[in-house]
Amino acid sequence: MKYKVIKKQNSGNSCVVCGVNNELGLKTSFYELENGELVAICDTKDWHQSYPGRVHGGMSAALLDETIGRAISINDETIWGVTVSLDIKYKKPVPTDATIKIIGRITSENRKLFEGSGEIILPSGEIAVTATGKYMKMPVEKITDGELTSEEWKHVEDKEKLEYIEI
Ligand SMILES: CCCCCCCCCCCCCCCC(=O)SCCNC(=O)CCNC(=O)[C@H](O)C(C)(C)COP(=O)(O)OP(=O)(O)OC[C@H]1O[C@@H](n2cnc3c(N)ncnc32)[C@H](O)[C@@H]1OP(=O)(O)O
Repeated sequence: MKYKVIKKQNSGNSCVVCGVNNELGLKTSFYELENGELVAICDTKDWHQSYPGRVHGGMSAALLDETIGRAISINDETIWGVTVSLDIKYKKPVPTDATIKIIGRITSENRKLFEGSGEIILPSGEIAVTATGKYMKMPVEKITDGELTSEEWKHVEDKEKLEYIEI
């Protein structure tokens, strides 16, 4: 199904998942959709592998962790979270040199904590990895030990603006 993109989220500078200047990172982009979910798009590379041709499970976990953790800011971009627990199920291998999508959503929330779930979707449309995670809400200054600079957290325009994403 095709979903309208409401907003592209900001990117980090050095983050292993979203850092635009982390040459070995996953350089993932995040889009808020009309259905209230967050979708991430990532081009996997051979330096993300465990076994040849297969993305390292830790990379898949990091992608799901960040996608679920970012989904909380769809409704309020001042809320940030740190991961308290993450449960991952690896159902199919994720290939290197492929464009994959990662979906994240919030399933419950209170004053201190939020929980969410997500999936990694292969180019074939199959679900390869699923996750549920729990996060504690924290002010960003407390997480980073300082101010959020425009270098560390910024909007990066796509070469071609994505209007819709097919999931
Ligand atoms: C800036 C630019 C960046 C660019 C970059 C991009 C980033 C874009 C965003 C990405 C989105 C995030 C995605 C990645 C996020 C990580 O990767 S974060 C890194 C991994 N996680 C961490 O480092 C967390 C490490 N753990 C901790 O710091 C501490 O254990 C915690 C989680 C803060 C908890 O601290 P604590 O001292 O245990 O807290 P404590 O005061 O005891 O508990 C507070 C309350 O929470 C409850 N609680 C504590 N633990 C739990 C639990 N496991 N379950 C239920 N309740 C609990 C307690 O019962 C307590 O409740 P009350 O009794 O007060 O009612």
